[in-house]
Amino acid sequence: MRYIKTIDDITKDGNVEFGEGYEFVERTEDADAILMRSTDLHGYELPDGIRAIARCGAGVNNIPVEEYAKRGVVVFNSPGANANAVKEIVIAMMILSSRGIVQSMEWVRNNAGDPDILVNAEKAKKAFVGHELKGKRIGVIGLGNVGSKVANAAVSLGMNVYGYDPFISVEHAWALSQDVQRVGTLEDLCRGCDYLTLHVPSKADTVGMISTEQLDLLAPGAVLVNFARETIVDEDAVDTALHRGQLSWFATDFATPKTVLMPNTFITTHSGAGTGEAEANCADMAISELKDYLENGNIAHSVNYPACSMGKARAASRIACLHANVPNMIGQITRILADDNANVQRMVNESAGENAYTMFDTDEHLDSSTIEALKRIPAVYRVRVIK
Ligand SMILES: NC(=O)C1=CN([C@@H]2O[C@H](COP(=O)(O)OP(=O)(O)OC[C@H]3O[C@@H](n4cnc5c(N)ncnc54)[C@H](O)[C@@H]3O)[C@@H](O)[C@H]2O)C=CC1
Ligand SMILES: O=C(O)CCC(=O)C(=O)O
Repeated sequence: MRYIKTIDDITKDGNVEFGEGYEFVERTEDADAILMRSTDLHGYELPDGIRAIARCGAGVNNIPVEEYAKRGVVVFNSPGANANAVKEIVIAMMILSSRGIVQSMEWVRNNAGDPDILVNAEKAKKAFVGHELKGKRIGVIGLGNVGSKVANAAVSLGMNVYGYDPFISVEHAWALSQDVQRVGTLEDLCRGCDYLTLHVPSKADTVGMISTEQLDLLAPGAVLVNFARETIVDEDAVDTALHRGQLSWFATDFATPKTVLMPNTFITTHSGAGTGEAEANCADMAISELKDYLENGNIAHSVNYPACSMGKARAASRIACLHANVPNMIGQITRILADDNANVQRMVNESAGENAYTMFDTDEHLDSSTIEALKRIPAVYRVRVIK
C-alpha cells in the first residue's frame, strides 16, 4: 500500500482517485507523497518520509523546490493542464475591460424598480460605450502553455499581437500563430500596447518586471492583465498608473491588500484555473506522475529533477539514487555494485541543473549493506529501493 496526503481542495467536488494500492492519509507523517495546489510550503515542516510532491497546476513558487531537491524530494507540476482555462478568463477580462459590461449590468440592477427601465436604459447606455479588441495592439509576456494560447486567441480576434519570451521552448514556438510578432526586449514589447498580459512564472528575473518604466511605454489608457502571479507587477506603480489614467483598467487574479484598494480593477479569487476541466486535467496529470514515480521511479514533468524513464519495473530489483550533479557519481555507484557482485541489467543517469538521477535494474536484490553503502556516498540525497 502507498499513502497519499492531499493538501488543498484538489477539485471542487473533492473527488481524486489513485486506484488500487493507494490510500489517503490525514497526517503528512504517514504519507509517501503529497498531492497539492496553492498552499505555501515555505516554512512547512516536511517529514522525511515524503518522497514526492505533485502540484496540480503550473506555478511552483509556493514550493521550495531546490531545498526539497537536496532532501531527495521530487517535485512535479502539471504543465499545460489548466492553460485553456486561463486563456479563456484572460480574454474575458480583456473584453470586460473594454465594453462597460459590468458597469452596464450594475446600472440595470440598481434601476430594477424603475417601471420605465427599458426606455431609460436606452438613455443610460452611452455611459457604457466601449471599444473593440479587433485592430488593437496586445503584448504577451511569456509564450509558454498559457501565453501561446492567449496570443493565438488574440490573433483570431483580429488583434495585432506581439510576444516576448527569451526562453521560449521549441514546442511553444511551433504552436504559435505566424501572425504573432516576436519582440526581443521587454521595452519594445510594451511600446504602444493597448493591452499587456503577463504569463511568466514568478522567479528572480520576473518579480517586479512590470513597473513605471514599462507602464509608461504603453498606449495611454492601456489595460493590464495579470493572471500570472501578484509578484510580477510593482503594485505601487500600477496604482499610480491607474490614478493618472495611463492604465484604464487592471484585471488581476490576485486580491492583495493593495490591489483591492485600487480604482478600475477587476479582481478575481485566483480563479484563472477555476474550471472543472482544468481541475480534472491537473489532477489526472499529477496523479499519474506520482504513481509512475512511486511505482517505477520514472520522472516526468519534475521541476527539480531531470526527466527519466526506464518503463515499468520488471527486473528483480530497481534502485533509484537522487544526488548532486557532480563528477564521479556513476563511478562511485558502480564500484559499490561491483563489490556486491551485482549484475546491472540497465542503468540510466540524467541531470538537470544542480541535481541528477541514477536509476538501475539488477538481476537480484541487493544486500542491505550495499544499499547502505550507496546512501553513504557524499552528495547522495536519497536512495530508493523501488522493487
Ligand atoms: N491564475 C492562475 O490560476 C494560473 C496562473 N498561472 C501562472 O502563469 C504562469 C505561466 O503559466 P504557463 O504558461 O502554464 O507556464 P509555462 O512554463 O508553460 O510558460 C512560462 C513561459 O514564461 C517564459 N519566461 C520565463 N521567464 C521569462 C522572462 N523573464 N521573460 C519572458 N518570458 C519568460 C518561459 O520561457 C515560458 O515559455 C505560471 O508560472 C503561473 O504562475 C498558471 C496557470 C494558472
Ligand atoms: O487553481 C490553482 O490551483 C492555481 C493554479 C495556478 O495558479 C497555477 O497553475 O499556477
